[in-house]
Amino acid sequence: MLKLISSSCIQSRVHRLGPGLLPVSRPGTESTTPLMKVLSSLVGLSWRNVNLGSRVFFCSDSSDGSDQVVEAEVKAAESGANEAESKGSSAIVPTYPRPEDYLTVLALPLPHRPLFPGFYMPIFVKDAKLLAALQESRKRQAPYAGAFLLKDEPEADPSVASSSETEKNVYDLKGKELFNRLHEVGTLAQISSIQGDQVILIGHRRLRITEMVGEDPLTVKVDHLKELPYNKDDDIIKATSFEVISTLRDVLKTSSLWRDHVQTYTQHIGDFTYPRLADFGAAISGANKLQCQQVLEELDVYKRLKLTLELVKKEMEISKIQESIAKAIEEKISGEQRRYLLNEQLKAIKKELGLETDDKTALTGKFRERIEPKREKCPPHVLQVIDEELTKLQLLEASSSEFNVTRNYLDWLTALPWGEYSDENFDVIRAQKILDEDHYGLTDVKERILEFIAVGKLRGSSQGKIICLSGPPGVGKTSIGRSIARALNRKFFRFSVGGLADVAEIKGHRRTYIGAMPGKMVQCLKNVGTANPLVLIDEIDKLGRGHAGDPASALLELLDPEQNANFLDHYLDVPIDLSKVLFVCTANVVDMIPNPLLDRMEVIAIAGYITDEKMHIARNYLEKATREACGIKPEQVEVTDAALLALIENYCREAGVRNLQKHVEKIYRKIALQLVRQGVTIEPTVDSVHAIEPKETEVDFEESGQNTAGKKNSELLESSSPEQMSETSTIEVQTADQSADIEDAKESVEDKESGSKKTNEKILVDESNLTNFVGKPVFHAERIYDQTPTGVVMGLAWTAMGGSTLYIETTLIEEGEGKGALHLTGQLGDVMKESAQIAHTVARAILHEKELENNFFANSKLHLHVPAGATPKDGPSAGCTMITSLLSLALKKPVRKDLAMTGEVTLTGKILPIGGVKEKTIAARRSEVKTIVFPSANKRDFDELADNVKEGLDVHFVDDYMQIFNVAFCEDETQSIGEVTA
Ligand SMILES: Nc1ncnc2c1ncn2[C@@H]1O[C@H](COP(=O)(O)OP(=O)(O)OP(=O)(O)O)[C@@H](O)[C@H]1O
Repeated sequence: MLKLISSSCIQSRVHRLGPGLLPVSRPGTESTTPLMKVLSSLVGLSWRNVNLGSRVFFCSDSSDGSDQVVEAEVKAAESGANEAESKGSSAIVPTYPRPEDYLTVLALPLPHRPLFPGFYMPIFVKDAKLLAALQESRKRQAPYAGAFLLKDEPEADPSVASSSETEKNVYDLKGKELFNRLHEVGTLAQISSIQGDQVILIGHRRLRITEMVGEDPLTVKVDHLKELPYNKDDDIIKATSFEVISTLRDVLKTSSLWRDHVQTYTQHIGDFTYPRLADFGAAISGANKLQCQQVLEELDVYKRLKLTLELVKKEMEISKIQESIAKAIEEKISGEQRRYLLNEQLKAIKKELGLETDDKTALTGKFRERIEPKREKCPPHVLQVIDEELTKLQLLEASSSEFNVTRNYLDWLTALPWGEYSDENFDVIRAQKILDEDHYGLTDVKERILEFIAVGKLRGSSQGKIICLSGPPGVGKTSIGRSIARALNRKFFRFSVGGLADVAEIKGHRRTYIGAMPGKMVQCLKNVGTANPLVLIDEIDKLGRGHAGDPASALLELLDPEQNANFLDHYLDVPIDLSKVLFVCTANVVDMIPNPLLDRMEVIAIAGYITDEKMHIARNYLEKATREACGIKPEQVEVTDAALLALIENYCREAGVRNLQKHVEKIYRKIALQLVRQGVTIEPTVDSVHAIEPKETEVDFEESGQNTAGKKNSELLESSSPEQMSETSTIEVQTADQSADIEDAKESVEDKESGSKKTNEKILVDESNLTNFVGKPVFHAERIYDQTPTGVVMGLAWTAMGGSTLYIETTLIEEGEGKGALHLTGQLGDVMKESAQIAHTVARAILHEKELENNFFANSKLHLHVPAGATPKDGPSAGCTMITSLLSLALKKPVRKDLAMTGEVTLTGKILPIGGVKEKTIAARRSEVKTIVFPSANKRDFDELADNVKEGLDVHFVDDYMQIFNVAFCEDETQSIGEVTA
């Protein structure tokens, strides 16, 4: 078999085909025409254009299996194939490397792959001595050496590609060391050319090293190997070789990399010998060096073919994977390209139609349009940021994330109401009217708001303030906030901070975070569109602890008039002026508000409502609003005062009116259902009235008895044919008549409707039928005893839900000399336990004073309990009640009827002030208490209460416990010590 290549195209083949030469034709036996054709196909030129003046190597494989190589100067004329053919063939001067001439050869180490017979391989020889020896041998006309694959270093992983570093070490190997690292079987290689340290080898036949002869350069004795004899017609060998060829063909289909090789080979399949086919398959496969070496070492042709088949099959699999990877990537790229192309087209079309200018330009235009009217009022530092961001937007790629961040930022910046203020109302009378319209009572709050307006009027501008409304649930804190906004003509925004734990809710996230948002205040300003809204911060006492920063401190910055003129939101990053915002906070318990915050607030306490107030609110506000909401007319229903009173006293005993509101709504919902049910049976439906509208000629008016004419007319209209057109005028008249009839019918229906209402009895909600609307009374009486027994006294307590009454009960467990002790129950806190101990001591002292002989406390084991046992209680204000309870037991004398008391006691019996006077008074009234004992220090608080709260109460203000003793155990109820307020 012949191998051919021009030296000038060797370089290009190195890159295109990898190491190796292609056997193309058999010299002597075949014409050189196919040889030249193959040559031209190899170098990518037409046959005539092949540069025949260059050096061409013909590598032949003689029929006996030994390889021969000829080198010739081909001086083919360009005049034609035949001429070239004859010149080409005659120019070949064959030289044969006879085995006996090369029994000792220089050993060339091959680091990467073995060299297969018939293939070409360039190598680099770094060893100067070896290089000199190779040059010398070329000069001596014996340009042959042995090329042997290097074994891997013992520990090296063969699957890992060797780095250039290790390659360097390979070239450093010398003598024995190198000898030991060489594979035994290699190839007799012709040194085709030496350029610098690059040596080009052409493989000829297999060699086996037998022994080392010289060390530097390494020279070895070799045996020349031949394939074992085989039967060319053996079916198995044939079949295997065909399989190799067909696999190569398949590889050819999928992999363009080896297409040139394989195409050439398979076209000239007749030129193959089986061993060479096996070598070819192995040489072009991507198998690793050891697998290739295995093929090289195999002298049995069948086994070699089998090994090669394995390798090319693997190659096939790899090329399939390669194909699928290429396909997937191609699909992805083409999909993206398509989308991009379509998008561009869409943009172009939109632009053409004038629907939209370029995205960025449109956006910039939008933002500029938004900010332009505000430019005058907008602070300069904000304008500067906006302009900078707009410029930045133009430079950013529309698909980048930064673009979106900037766009959102600009959206917020331009949407805020910079310098936009709503016209404030400084009309005190109008404001008062609005406040009274919405809420009954709440004089303190209203007064404070009016003061605020008055100051604003005198100053000519309003100031930012923080008002805190505190009180039990449902007393109207939130709703009065809304009314204040209405009275001041400010926009209203409410946000609840109950459970708020993240500072970012108030101060916003930094823009760098994904999904970053500004804080609530900035959202509020964008929402309301003015820079002076009324912001209601609900449930400020329920502010969360905070897992990222302290929300209370963030609120402080937001609320403090000193700081909030330059409030800095993390997202917005430009200071905003919040000094014109009126903040109203609501809380149930002031004690729970963080102190620095509370310090800056003006607290207005709303204590809760007494029955009278609730009656008023229910009658004039809740009932009215609910009736309107349910679409019921005042004349359709009557809720009596007695019913409302029963509702308040037996169903809704809480401090606020939310529960009352729910009950009123419940009543009205039931009434609405009742009315609708009645309406369905007696009254014409509203739909039937609408159906009388003109055009709808087929309306059935039978019920009113007025529709006969209308119906006839409609029939006439419908049956009008061209022949009947003469009657048109009549029809018109009749149609006019009909509309008159319709009007009559409408009136009649309306009459009937009002008539039915007149006939319908007004729905009456009275005390007697209240249960039909709201069910059985649900109130849990705070009052357990009609007349408190011995050892039981009613105290007054304050809770977040308003005031309440509570009993202190004391009983005797056992009596006996020196057994005096006090056992406490009722979930009492430490302070209350201590005050029970104090009470015990004070009671003992008083008893001693009153009845010298009475050793009750010294000899009695007592049990003091405060119901309800499940509710935790604490505080010192039950001190005086405890003493009274203990004394009542000791003296075996019940306290006077309808008495309640509150006050802290010292060990000497002095009474100290307490809190929540209004709540406690209201609670006492709810429990029908007639006589109350308060500490003298609380007289001022009591005097400030509204008259209707104080009305009818017998109140005693005391400094010392003995005064209480006199009130509680006085025989004659008219005789009492202390001040009485009626
Ligand atoms: N003085 C009043 N006059 C008229 N309506 C009132 C009055 N007080 C409360 N209301 C009504 O009671 C309802 C409950 O009030 P609101 O929701 O404001 O209570 P709140 O004190 O804010 O309760 P919470 O502490 O639970 O938030 C509202 O519909 C409100 O209109």
